[in-house]
Amino acid sequence: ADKLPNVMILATGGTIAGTGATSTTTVGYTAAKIGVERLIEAVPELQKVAQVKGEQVFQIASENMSNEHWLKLAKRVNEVLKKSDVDGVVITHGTDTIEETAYFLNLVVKSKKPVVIVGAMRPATAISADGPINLYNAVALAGSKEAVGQGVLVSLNDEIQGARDVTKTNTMTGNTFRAPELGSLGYMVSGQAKFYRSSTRKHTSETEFDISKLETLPAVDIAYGSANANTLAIDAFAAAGDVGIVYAGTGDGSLSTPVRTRLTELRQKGIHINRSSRVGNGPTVRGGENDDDKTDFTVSDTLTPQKARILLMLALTKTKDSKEIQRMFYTY
Ligand SMILES: NC(=O)C[C@H](N)C(=O)O
Repeated sequence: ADKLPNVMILATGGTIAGTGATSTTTVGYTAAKIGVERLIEAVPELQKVAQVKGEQVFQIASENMSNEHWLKLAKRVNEVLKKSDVDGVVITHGTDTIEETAYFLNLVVKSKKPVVIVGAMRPATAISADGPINLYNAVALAGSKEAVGQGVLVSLNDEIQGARDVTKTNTMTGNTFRAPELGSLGYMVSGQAKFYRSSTRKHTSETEFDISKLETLPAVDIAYGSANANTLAIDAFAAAGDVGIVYAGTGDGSLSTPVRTRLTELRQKGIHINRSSRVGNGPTVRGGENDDDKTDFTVSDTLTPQKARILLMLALTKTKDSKEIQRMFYTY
């Protein structure tokens, strides 16, 4: 038989490591309680698909994920993947920000080796907990030849999703992770990875971003559009020293007149403005709902606001030129 692949599990917390009061507690539990060794022990079947090792990088609910956590995690992933005796990495993670960590790593990991992020919608103590099967699939995927060069992947619920396009679409159910309209990449079938498509956007070893020497990321926040939209949030961000603002506009990133006027002034003061959309599907089109050439804004293309924030932060580590930043939004 072929030698089993070596897969390193980096644990960060989340519901997959969560515990509830009773076996029927599926919401209202406590995330980030169980350590990586116990997660591995709970799934003896892992030994059949890989030689696994575990490391606890931190232990948090993913709503507490910060830019500093990302930098620490990304540096560790890059170190681990440099080792010749590691074939792939699995990251256990809370599901609330799993898509953001996945996209961040997709832009800054410098390796073609598989990186699979996995979580669970039910705590480890629940009947029909999804963590064990999700972990099994993730380890099998991270050890597979099929996952090499596919960028960072997210796997739950027997599915393989690409980091760029995946998003949480339901607050509670197990089939929450979707790449609406653009589609998932494939399925895990009895521990076998079946890919049907791959992301066409550049990722991992093909990106221009390098976080190896960074201790912080540029300050970028998201303001959310709605009827009656005012400038309170964007004024506060500007006053706090943000260097970029992502605006989750209505529709195709449309902006109320007061918001557009203030964002245009802030751009003239040097703050980078990225126009995204609260809709969650479809591109925010340059020149569509705003004269972006005139206001010197960038658009997020099909990135959701939470992913546009990540790309804008990384872009601002390289350049202050909006044309360059716009190119990056069409590249990654
Ligand atoms: N299902 C989960 O993992 C949710 C949890 N709040 C987290 O993101 O850590």
